[in-house]
Amino acid sequence: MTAMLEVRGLTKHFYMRRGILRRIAGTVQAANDINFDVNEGETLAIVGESGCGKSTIGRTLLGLTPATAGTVSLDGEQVLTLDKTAMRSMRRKMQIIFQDPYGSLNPRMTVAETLAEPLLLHDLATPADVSQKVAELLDICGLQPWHAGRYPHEFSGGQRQRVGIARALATRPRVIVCDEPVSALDVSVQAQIINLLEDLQRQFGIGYVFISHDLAVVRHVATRVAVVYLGRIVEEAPTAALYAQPRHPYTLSLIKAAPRPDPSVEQISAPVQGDLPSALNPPSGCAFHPRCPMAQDRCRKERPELRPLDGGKVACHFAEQIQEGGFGEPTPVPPMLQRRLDVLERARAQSGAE
Ligand SMILES: Nc1ncnc2c1ncn2[C@@H]1O[C@H](COP(=O)(O)OP(=O)(O)OP(=O)(O)O)[C@@H](O)[C@H]1O
Repeated sequence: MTAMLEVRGLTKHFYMRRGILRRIAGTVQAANDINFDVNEGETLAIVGESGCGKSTIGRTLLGLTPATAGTVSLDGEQVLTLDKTAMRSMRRKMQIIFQDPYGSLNPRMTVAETLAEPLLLHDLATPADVSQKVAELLDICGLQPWHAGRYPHEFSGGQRQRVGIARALATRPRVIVCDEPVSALDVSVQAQIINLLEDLQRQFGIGYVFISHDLAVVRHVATRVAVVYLGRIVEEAPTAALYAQPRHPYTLSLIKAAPRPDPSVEQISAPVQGDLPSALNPPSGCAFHPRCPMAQDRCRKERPELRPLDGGKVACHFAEQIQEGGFGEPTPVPPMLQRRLDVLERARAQSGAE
């Protein structure tokens, strides 16, 4: 069966050029051979440290950055090879929301103008009924009728994110790429926005590609999770399975490194050991081996392919041993992450009850 969104072999390399002749001096392998599906009403989360390639994957699959290789299909139609006119109409079905919608909202346009623009551009409203459609969008996204006349700077961060979501929703998208949509918000507002995104998904069957470095948020929103390291998916699994039994050492490290609920309190958990190597010059063999506590000789020489394992996929030579606990006790969700999960859970319940 064809999935709603199919991403196959998606690759994005940035070429660093030098000198008058603009010779290629290096290649940043920001995304390599990325494959995943998203079905109606599903959320695939893409997680990893800063600089691992999450945003590049999101932007490339939407055609906002030209792909080096690979294909993306939506409802069976190829996206990346469309001409400009067809791409504009396809863009209606694939939207993006950002961490700070401020950067993508025109500061000189009222919310009504911001929402009317895509409705009129894509013939989803006429001048006669556009105000009514704008009012419906505001209502669906938990904003008030009088917000229509306000400008972006007059809103709080959470309200501004609602405006960004309303604008994305205006074109009745099939898929929304959510690029760190709640990372800049405090936990109670995060909970409200997560609840809103879930409501919209239930109502309209939208598929989300949810980019985040926050494992507590991802645990709440995702159907499946793809863990990315230096531009490659190293593990993919249904959410509950990934947290209960990570099979890649990088996933294990990320879960252990999850920060505590209150960022004002000094962090006790250690970040993933060592620095992320440069995507300009990735390590040989398994790119994670210089930081991997379980690395063996083979890992330095041979890059592990992403292969199916028990309902998920993993790119580690020793995934089976890790799964069986051969490298120590299986890791339960650490207390710090569990506390953040609980805090978010409570905030969501409270927001839902309001
Ligand atoms: N336009 C560009 N030109 C050259 N290199 C780039 C460009 N955009 C991104 N990169 C590089 O590609 C790699 C992946 O970057 P990307 O922004 O996709 O990561 P990320 O996981 O989204 O990080 P963050 O969470 O900080 O946004 C990085 O090494 C980055 O420096």
